Amino acid sequence: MQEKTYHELLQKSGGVKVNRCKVFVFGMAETGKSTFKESLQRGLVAALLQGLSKPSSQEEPHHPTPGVDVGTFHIPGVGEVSLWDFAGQAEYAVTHSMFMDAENTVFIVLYNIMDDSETQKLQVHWWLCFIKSCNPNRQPDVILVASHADKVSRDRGLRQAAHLLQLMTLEFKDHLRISDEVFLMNCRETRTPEMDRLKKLLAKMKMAMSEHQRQMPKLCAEIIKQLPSWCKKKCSPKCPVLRWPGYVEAVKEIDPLVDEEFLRKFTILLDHQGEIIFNCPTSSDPIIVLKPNWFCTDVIGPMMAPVNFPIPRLARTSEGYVTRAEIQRVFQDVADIDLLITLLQEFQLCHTYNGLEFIFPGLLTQTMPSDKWQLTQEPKVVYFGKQVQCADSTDMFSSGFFPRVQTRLMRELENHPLLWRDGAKCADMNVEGLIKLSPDSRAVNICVRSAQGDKVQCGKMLQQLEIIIADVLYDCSPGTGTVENVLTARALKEHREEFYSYGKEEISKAAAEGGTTPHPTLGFTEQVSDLLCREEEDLLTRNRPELVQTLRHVEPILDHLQTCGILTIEECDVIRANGTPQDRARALLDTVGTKGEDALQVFQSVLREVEPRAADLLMSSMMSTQRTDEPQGIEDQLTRHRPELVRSLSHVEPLLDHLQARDVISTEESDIIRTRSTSQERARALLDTVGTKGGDARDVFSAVLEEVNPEAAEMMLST
Ligand SMILES: Nc1nc2c(ncn2[C@@H]2O[C@H](COP(=O)(O)OP(=O)(O)OP(=O)(O)O)[C@@H](O)[C@H]2O)c(=O)[nH]1
Repeated sequence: MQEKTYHELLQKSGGVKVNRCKVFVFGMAETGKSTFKESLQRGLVAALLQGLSKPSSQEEPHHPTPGVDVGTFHIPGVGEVSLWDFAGQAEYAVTHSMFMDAENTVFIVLYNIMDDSETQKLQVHWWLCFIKSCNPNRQPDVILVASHADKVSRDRGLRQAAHLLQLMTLEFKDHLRISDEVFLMNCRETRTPEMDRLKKLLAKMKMAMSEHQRQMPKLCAEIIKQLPSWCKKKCSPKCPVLRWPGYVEAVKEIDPLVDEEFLRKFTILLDHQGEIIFNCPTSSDPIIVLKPNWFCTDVIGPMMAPVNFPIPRLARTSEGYVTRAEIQRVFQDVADIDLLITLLQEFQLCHTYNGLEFIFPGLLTQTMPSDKWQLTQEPKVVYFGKQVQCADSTDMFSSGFFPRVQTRLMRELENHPLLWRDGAKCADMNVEGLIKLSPDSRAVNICVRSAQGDKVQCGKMLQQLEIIIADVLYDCSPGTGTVENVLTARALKEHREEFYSYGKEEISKAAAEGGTTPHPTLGFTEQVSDLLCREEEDLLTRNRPELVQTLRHVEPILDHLQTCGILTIEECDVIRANGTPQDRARALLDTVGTKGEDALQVFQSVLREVEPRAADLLMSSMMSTQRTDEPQGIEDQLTRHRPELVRSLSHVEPLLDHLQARDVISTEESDIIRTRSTSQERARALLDTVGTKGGDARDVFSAVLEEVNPEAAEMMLST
């Protein structure tokens, strides 16, 4: 949340100090998470009694955790924490993604030291990638804990655990703050030196967090106090859920003058703290789940339960649907069915076309049969495709990503798509589209074809699918680094087993040097014009996720665009009617996107005035589009990487000194730059000034940057 908003909230309500953090416990099934969690909470007396009542060597029966078990506990030596125990079965990972983006959280990853070392490595690596995919720019605290210490020789176990820790720390050092302490423990025991050491570390991390933690507005503290009584008095007995009007009414009993806009912001804060779950659907009132554990265990537990799990689970028809009657059967004791169905749809976990049969993409098990996308003999057929690929070994698409893409396809495409666990097929007019996950789930391939050779319609569908993927990636896997490739049209046409691609770089280079590109492994050469169905990529799609995030307040932009005659009053109203800032931003971009080149220019200048960061993003899109046929100079690099440069040039002072000393900029120019009030504005002014200078001056700028801010220099020089 932006500082300014936070400040407003505090002023409005007064603040109280928060002394609580969240602890998430992850690990594959039966690694010992629930056992560990119990031992962690156990007080001295209970621990002594446990020691007396049964020897620690005695095996306990395994009770698998359904979904996520959430609760607030007092951990001796640590204090109050909100503890989240995430089920280890792969089926549940789809819904885990919903909660993994977490502030003020310590992530504990548990693994079993009895597993062979390759299994341990794969499991821990998978969880770390998952954590990273949901937590960009945060470097969350992570602790690795090896369980079943009592089953291995201590020396060997410690050596193994230390080795694994070293490997993971090296690989994830830029993304996660993995503690350098090795923990190898018998999770069933509380009074051990390892458990004491772990608690000390948790206490230290909690303390460090609380120092940085901002105060919580008083009204939030009051709402937390009231939650149990609201569950009893204000909700239906089976569903601790309130829709927005009921919630506002309840809060007005605490503060009759509460402003709804502020209340929304307070409620987002409560969601971040794990006190409630707050969902703002686009088409209806927000929903507030007052007891996260009800949703995480009672709902998600049966909903995603694997086969043979000892709880009721949703049976599916042979087509993979879940019927309304089946939902009724499984959930009748824990939820009101209508409300539950609304909730699941609003959380984008399922979709229905007729109100009777529901498709839960996260439950699909069948892979796409090969006969669903077959070779065609049509002489005019054209194929185009893009690929979004994980960039680094630490990247993965979070488990919720692909099912969410499928829900969006069902909601947004006019014709019903066909869905499988690893693919989706859609059709519109004379074009067919295919979205296919690679077998290792590290790439999404998007392919469109038209038997009639309709390049324009192919372009439209490809763009629509790309937008959905970019939006979902940003919403539920924002920490995943990706690269975009262009699929080879010829390999698509030949229906090869695998997808083959060119890097964007290769395509740009080929476009600049004659328009053909040889494929590095397939041995043929293709025309660039046969690979791209849109001559000029839509500028508004390129940096769309970032633009959506930046355009938080569309109101002033709408005013300007209306005044300039770009948007009508009706269009502005339709944009305003969207429920969340992101959806308003998306609607704005979509509408402006239909208005043509001149409107885009006006939009760019309006943004320059009211939302300079968004204007930077748009500008960098334009530059990267032009990149294909222009030689790359430093001016291009200054513009193309402008948003990143503006962000990393937070201290222009040393740069100004160097540039002045080398006569690149004058004292007056430096002074003008210094007068700008924010660090971003100073950075922008500096880039603008250097941009007006000749090539030599810009070379000096590049050299100076390398000296005083190597990170920014590297960014600028990267393509
Ligand atoms: N000997 C020994 N047994 C353990 C240890 N930790 C857990 N167990 C046993 O391993 C089994 C699985 O433990 P749980 O804590 O239920 O595992 P979990 O990770 O919560 O499993 P899910 O809920 O299915 O994801 C139980 O029988 C525990 O008693 C340990 O450190 N040593």
